[in-house]
Amino acid sequence: MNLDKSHMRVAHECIGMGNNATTLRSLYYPPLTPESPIKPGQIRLGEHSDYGTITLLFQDEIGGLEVEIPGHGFVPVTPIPETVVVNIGDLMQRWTSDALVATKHRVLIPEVELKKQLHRQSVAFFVHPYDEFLIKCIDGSDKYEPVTSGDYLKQRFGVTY
Ligand SMILES: O=C(O)CCC(=O)C(=O)O
Ligand SMILES: [Fe+2]
Repeated sequence: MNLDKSHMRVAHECIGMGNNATTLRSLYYPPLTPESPIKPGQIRLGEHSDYGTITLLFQDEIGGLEVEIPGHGFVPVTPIPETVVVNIGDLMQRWTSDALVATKHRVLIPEVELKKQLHRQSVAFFVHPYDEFLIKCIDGSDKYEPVTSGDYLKQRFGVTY
């Protein structure tokens, strides 16, 4: 893929300086007791892909995170100490004309009763280009219309909320 590193760097150079949707989210999944009302098929976090370029995901040792491997369904992302999970986001998929595909993921409730009774903690760092940055297909194609990073996010939030 003809990926221009400096283009990527420029897109992300405003992280931490405003006009940028990059966010750090702390996710606390409460413990479940044997009395907790769990509906059939209930999970901790429903299937989705993230909106930005990439997401850095730090998880504890409880487990439950799964990613979809096309053709293989959802597979567990077993926690490995001091290892960060990197997910491709929807904007990156659009930017690369689908050469990189956004990672679908979800979080299940542990099957082991004892593990259910422990809380799960994760931290997600959602990386976005600065709001005015124009996302044009990097292969020069017109597969997707150019859109600024900020407008793309507004469209996505508009559909979700
Ligand atoms: O808690 C996790 O491991 C995943 C969190 C996540 O996918 C998200 O917040 O978008
Ligand atoms: Fe996510």
